[in-house]
Amino acid sequence: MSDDAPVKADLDEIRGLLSVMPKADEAARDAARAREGQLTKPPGALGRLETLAEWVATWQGRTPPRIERPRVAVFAGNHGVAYKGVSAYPIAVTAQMVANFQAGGAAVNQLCAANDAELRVYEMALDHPTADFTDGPAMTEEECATAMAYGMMAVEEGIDILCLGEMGIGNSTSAAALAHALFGGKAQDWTGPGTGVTGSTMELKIQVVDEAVTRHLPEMTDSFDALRRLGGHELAAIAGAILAARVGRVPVILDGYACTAAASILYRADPHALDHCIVGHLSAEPSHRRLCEAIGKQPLLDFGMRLGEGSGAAVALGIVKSAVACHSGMATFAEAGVSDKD
Ligand SMILES: Cc1cc2ncn([C@H]3O[C@H](COP(=O)(O)O)[C@@H](O)[C@H]3O)c2cc1C
Ligand SMILES: O=C(O)c1cccnc1
Repeated sequence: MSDDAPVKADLDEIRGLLSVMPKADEAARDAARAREGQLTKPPGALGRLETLAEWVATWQGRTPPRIERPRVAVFAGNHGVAYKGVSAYPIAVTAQMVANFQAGGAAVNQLCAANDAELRVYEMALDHPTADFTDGPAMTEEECATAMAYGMMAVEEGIDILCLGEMGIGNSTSAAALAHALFGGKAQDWTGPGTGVTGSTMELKIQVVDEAVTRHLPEMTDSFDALRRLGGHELAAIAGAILAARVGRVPVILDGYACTAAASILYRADPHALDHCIVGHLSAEPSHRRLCEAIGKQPLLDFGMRLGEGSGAAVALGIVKSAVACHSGMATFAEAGVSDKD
């Protein structure tokens, strides 16, 4: 999103997409299930790989499913709340990491290369951080809608699975505030170390989350309004990308805490809005477990990662590709001339 972004979007129009979301393709799911039963292995022997392949078929709406053009989309934005000193790193790191992504030096670059995925980095007006949400809403309605619409552009024709990630110093505070506003509890239930804050900085972070939610909750109209008040450009873009992927029949792999918090605004608007998404990994950010439980998702991997930038989703992609390769490439008992039981 450049400073003079051409997209002018309306939040109500985006809310309206919830009512036109395609449902699960049951025919594709049934066909995948039937095929799974004919493949040269005892039934269920590939465990969760089988349900993953079925999930891809269901949301691509085709059997066998294919993963030929996976994309990892990383959205980068800056947060006014970061000036409160809630991150272990300075705000300049967001732009520096974008340069690192562009030069190929970040973790997510290596994970995309290792898993044959295309990496797209979307830089969102880094010189214009969102407003500090302890003073007022982080974004105007138009700004939030524009960021969501920008995120939708990551879903291009031909992309067959989308991994989502974010880069934004301070965004674990924004994620915590969103989760707290959406799911209640106490600020400390949702606030974690992020890049590694401890001691008095952690106390400050909890206080910031508490104050922000206390301030905004009475006026909050719905979860999209929560995103506008407490989110950030990159988190709004993630929510937009998830909606566009649903409309375009593209399954989505979510990343860690920040990414899941952005997705959760859609879950709060419609509990079926994330049916085409999996959570790629359980972040070591402690509140991620609670958040995944709140949206009814079991993360695929638990590798103790706590990086963000789409890294956990990119690792999970490798597993999902393995699932689809087995489902689509294996011979059936009949094709291979292998005797089925009885
Ligand atoms: C070098 C570096 C690379 C990163 N890649 C992702 N993040 C992650 O850390 C940030 C969130 O943590 P907090 O809220 O504590 O700032 C996000 O940018 C996230 O993607 C990074 C952070 C750093 C420092
Ligand atoms: O899980 C995440 O998304 C995360 C955790 C720590 C720092 N940044 C992101």
